[in-house]
Amino acid sequence: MARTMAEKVWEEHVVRRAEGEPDLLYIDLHLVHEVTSPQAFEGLRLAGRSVRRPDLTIATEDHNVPTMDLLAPIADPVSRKQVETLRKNCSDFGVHLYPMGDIEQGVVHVVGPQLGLTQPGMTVVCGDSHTSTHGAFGALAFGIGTSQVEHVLATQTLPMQPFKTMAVTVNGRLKPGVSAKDIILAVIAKIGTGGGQGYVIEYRGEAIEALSMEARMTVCNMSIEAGARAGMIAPDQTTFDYVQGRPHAPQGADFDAAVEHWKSLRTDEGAEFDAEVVLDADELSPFVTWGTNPGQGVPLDASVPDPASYEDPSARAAAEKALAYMDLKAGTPMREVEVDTVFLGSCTNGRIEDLRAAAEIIRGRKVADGVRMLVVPGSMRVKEQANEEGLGRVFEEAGAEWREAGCSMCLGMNPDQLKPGERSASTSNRNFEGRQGRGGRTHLVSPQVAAATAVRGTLSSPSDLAAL
Ligand SMILES: CC(C)[C@H](C(=O)O)[C@@H](O)C(=O)O
Ligand code: SF4
Repeated sequence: MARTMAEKVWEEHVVRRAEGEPDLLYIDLHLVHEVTSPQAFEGLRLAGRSVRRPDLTIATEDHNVPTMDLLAPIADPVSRKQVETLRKNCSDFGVHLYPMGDIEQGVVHVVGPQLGLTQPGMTVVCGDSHTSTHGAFGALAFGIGTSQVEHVLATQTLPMQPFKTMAVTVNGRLKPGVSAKDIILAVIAKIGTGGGQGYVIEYRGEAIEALSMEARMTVCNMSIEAGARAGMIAPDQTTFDYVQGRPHAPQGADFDAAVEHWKSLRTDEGAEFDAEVVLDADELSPFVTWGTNPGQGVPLDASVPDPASYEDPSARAAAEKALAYMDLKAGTPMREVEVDTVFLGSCTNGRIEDLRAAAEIIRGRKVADGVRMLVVPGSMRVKEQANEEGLGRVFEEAGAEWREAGCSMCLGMNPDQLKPGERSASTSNRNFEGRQGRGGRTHLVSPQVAAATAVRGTLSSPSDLAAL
């Protein structure tokens, strides 16, 4: 029977199947960070267990790390404790850790792909919802909870509930200045933050195939914001070229053999999806959010929507509440919304291509008066590469702050936070109330829009800069 890619990868990993029970899957790669692992390691300790496959487990410090003055002790006691606990756990259980200051340290979902740990056809898990990022390689990648982290540490397997499949087909070609971030914001605005619930989404179509690996990661990263279990993209030459030569990628004949297998993972002709969504890339333009969930977005050319225009009473109530929190008036053109902070970074848009795209726009220009721009590379490796390419200097000369790697203002577990009432344009993936700091207001945008917004001080696209 014709099968989807997700079904194929799943089947290859079933180690136990029994009537009325979830399948037990083998896990190829387990990524670990300091926030969701402490109780899991403690559970092992209490049960006198070891980590079953330390060689398939990799840890990094990301959420709590400061992005400046790395040599100073972490000031916040909770953050410091989480980082210290991870260090002790990794040392006690023999798990390799990339600590602050290490060239491979960074946001867990940037580190895995960059090292070639993430490969097509794998099962990848992490105690983190944005594990969906790794699906960009044609891996089945799930965010898991802390008790599941413990299960995987102890057994390298995980019982998994069955899933449904959804195809999101993006036909056509993106216009210049429109990016992967705009695709995924448009998808979520279309299907809603619950639209993907229970599904593994496969993104396909001409516009998806044309995306670079890093852009594909941006798309898959936000699958979880549509409520999906995971997101995937079929591996192709773009994928193979990206993986080849990375430190953990198979080498020589092993690589060739792997590619042969990876090619077989594509969804079969005639395979049926439980749901299908179609979008036209030609019709997309830069997208921005106006509300407090990632589905509350509109094209930048549009205005803040009127809650009264929603027929569904709960959507109307949610819009009213969001506008009150965001301090926005219905009918205000999105382009007139002023920000005081721009955040370029996160596992959604903190990779080298994102920094290049933003630097190209900001080069030779200045961050607007009264605007603070934070540029936070997704990993120290990304920072190094950006410096080699002169991008760090471009940001600094424009007046932006060029920081060290970490999650940073994506969720403000470190000192990089919005103050109450402050408003940001942010390349991250969540605009929930208080996400970037208590009382802070977040507009999700692409790196291109972030850069143009930093220059103009109001939500802007690169085309708005031509006149400057
Ligand atoms: C802290 C962590 C559990 C959380 C997640 O699961 O996504 C964080 O990474 C986030 O983006 O909100
Ligand atoms: S960068 Fe943001 S979304 Fe990604 S793992 Fe860190 S906090 Fe979560």
